[in-house]
Amino acid sequence: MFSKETIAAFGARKTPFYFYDLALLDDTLSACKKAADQYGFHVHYAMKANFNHEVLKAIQAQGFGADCVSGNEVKKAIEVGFPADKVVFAGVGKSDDEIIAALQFDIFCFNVESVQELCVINELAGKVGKTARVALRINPNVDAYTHHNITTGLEENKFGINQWELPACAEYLNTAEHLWLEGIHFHIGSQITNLTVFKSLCIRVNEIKTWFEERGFNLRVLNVGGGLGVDYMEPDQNNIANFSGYFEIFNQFLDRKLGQEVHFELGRALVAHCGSLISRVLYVKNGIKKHFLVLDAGMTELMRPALYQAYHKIENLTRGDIKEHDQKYDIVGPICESTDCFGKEVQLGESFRGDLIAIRTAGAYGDVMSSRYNLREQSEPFYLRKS
Ligand SMILES: Cc1ncc(COP(=O)(O)O)c(C=O)c1O
Ligand SMILES: N[C@@H](CCCC[NH3+])C(=O)O
Repeated sequence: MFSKETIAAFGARKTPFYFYDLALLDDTLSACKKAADQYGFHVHYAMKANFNHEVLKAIQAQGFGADCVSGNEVKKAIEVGFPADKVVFAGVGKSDDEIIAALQFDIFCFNVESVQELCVINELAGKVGKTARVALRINPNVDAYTHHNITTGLEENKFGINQWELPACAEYLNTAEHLWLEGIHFHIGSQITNLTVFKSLCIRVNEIKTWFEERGFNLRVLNVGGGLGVDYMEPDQNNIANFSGYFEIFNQFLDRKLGQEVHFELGRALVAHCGSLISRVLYVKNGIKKHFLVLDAGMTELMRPALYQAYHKIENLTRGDIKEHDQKYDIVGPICESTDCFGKEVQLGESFRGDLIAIRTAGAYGDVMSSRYNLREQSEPFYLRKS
């Protein structure tokens, strides 16, 4: 929900642009921190969800760590002020240059996704005279019951080390001179709203952890990844994710020894609700059986609907909260693709050229996934701390 002042502040700004409500971001971060602190859990923010500078600064200021998936993300995290000992470097295909740069930064840990990668990191660490702290990302084969395209913890997915490869990893770790095993890591998918999925994850983590401990490995860290979902349907009623319910599951079902740390990598749940894509209606177009609102924003600014048929709530800010949504529109962008559509048959009050339109819950995997397709311009985001 946007106040009159916020809508007025959008005023004459050139659209489209991303708007970030930094007050809501702060509240979300505090809620997460409070819920995690209750159990002594550590949260690294998954930077891939949004690497906007102001957003990162707010997250760093509240003491979160950073979970990075490229050399540039590691570099950016350090520049923003995340302490190196709270930076994790994950990803299925780290290049040699990226690994060496992360070793030079002395980051906390590499989440390693294959036996082959373990060998490469060991070799490169030896070359630069360092010991690399590593966690093994293990594919637990647990179904996240989320959209097929954003499930990551099934054997058919490219992510993580399969369980049948663990003996080879253990054997290698026993001899590798430049590696230090910090722990084990899992991430089963994103936008998970059925929290019982995390109970299934805990059960699998407990089994795998026991397997390692029985072989004499001391796991200081259990990293269970991210994935907590948000309410895209009702962003105003539920504008802060269910952090307490989420952490409570891990507290209840994850076995941990005294001194063993539990790490999380939340992305979407921290930043989704604070961001909206603000756009204007360019044309109201009548098709044979339907009406189209053609916006000046398209899949180049927000790809999720085109990529995953993702739902985002759409509001006409100029016409306000019209009680009778008496018109149905297909809300589309200007890009030369039929999938460039933000919503079909969206019920909205009658809308006109020039109306301001908000596409809500776009703070995660929004701007970061934008593209220059059709040689589109990239716009500057807009921030408010009070909305
Ligand atoms: C390894 C890893 N960790 C953390 C995340 C963050 O996930 P989410 O934004 O769903 O919390 C992702 C993305 O799904 C990921 O691939
Ligand atoms: N980009 C996806 C999620 C993938 C998360 C990264 N593993 C989304 O928009 O929902």
